[in-house]
Amino acid sequence: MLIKRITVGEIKVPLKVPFKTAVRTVTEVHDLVICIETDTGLAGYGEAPATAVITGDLLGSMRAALDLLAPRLLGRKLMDFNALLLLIQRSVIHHSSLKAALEIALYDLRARAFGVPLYQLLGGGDPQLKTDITISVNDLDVMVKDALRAVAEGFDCLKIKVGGHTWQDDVDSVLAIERAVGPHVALRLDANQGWTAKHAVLVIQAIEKAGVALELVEQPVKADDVAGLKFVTEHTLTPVLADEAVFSTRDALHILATGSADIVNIKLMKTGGISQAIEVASLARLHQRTCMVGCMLESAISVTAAAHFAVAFEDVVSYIDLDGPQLCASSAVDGGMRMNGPWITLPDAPGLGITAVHGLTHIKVFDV
Ligand SMILES: C[C@H](N)C(=O)N[C@@H](CCC(=O)O)C(=O)O
Ligand SMILES: [Mg+2]
Repeated sequence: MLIKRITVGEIKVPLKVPFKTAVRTVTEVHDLVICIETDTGLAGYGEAPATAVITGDLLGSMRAALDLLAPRLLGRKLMDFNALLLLIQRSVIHHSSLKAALEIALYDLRARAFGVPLYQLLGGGDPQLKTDITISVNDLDVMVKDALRAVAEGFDCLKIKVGGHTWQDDVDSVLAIERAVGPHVALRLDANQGWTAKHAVLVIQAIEKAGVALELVEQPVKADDVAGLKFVTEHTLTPVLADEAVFSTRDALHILATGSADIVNIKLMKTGGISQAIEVASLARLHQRTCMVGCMLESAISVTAAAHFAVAFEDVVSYIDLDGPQLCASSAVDGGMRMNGPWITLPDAPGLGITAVHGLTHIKVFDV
């Protein structure tokens, strides 16, 4: 079975409300979509967001890197799978989101070739997951309204974006949301690098002293401030989750071995795909820690892949943040993960279970 054609295009999907974090505001998903086809008529899909401020990936830079990679993949045997993964990982440094999209398409194809859903190819598991939902950083009354709407839709875990205002505003927003939704809704905070280590400790301790038990706090400090991350982990009771601080297995090893965070957020767009995500999950298992499986602002192709991964590694994945498609006002995809409030169910179809992607623009085809 040979790789015969690689098609790249772009999708745009509007969001229900603007997505606002400490580092960016966006109103739509605008992602690269890759389709890899074999000479036997199989097609596998992948997706990559241009999260420049986190991964450094832009639509143009990913397309330029694909110009290099696609010709090297064409004509190769799909079943030389590990060699293909190495080729993707080693042909270019960085470009983690493009690598993820290519790997996802190849894993999709491999599972389709074996006639099984991807999570079964990866080891099996229960194909149902429960995700949190993101509450963007905004004025307090907007955040409370968004939180109440999410709870009314069935979500019992909120990921509240902080770090974009003063530390006192952050404390006030979190306490107001907790008062509004009640103690049975789990609260996660994500500062997206928006605090210094000392500010993070100040905010988290103020919330702890107010009697609000946070489930976790994600990436309180700058991505490269590992000493700051460790300071926060050591000076608060709330579990600390490393997100932007952990892309590669090397990053994960350092964070886990030094106890700089309690939990690691695995995103396919940071690891460069499924093969390295497996390595990070294995490292976490080795260090007797757990992981979150998260997403960037992505639509249903790559989030479906992340859900398949999370299902297969459920022993080490305790937290799910796969709300990308939930934040979208519509879908460009047929098949793939089904969503019902916080519940994600994976189809019993081969591969990712995606049958079509609509509205592709800027299409380019690489052929043998
Ligand atoms: C969408 C998800 N819940 C999330 O918050 N992901 C990122 C930010 C993604 C982005 O800016 O595209 C995170 O920091 O966890
Ligand atoms: Mg995060």
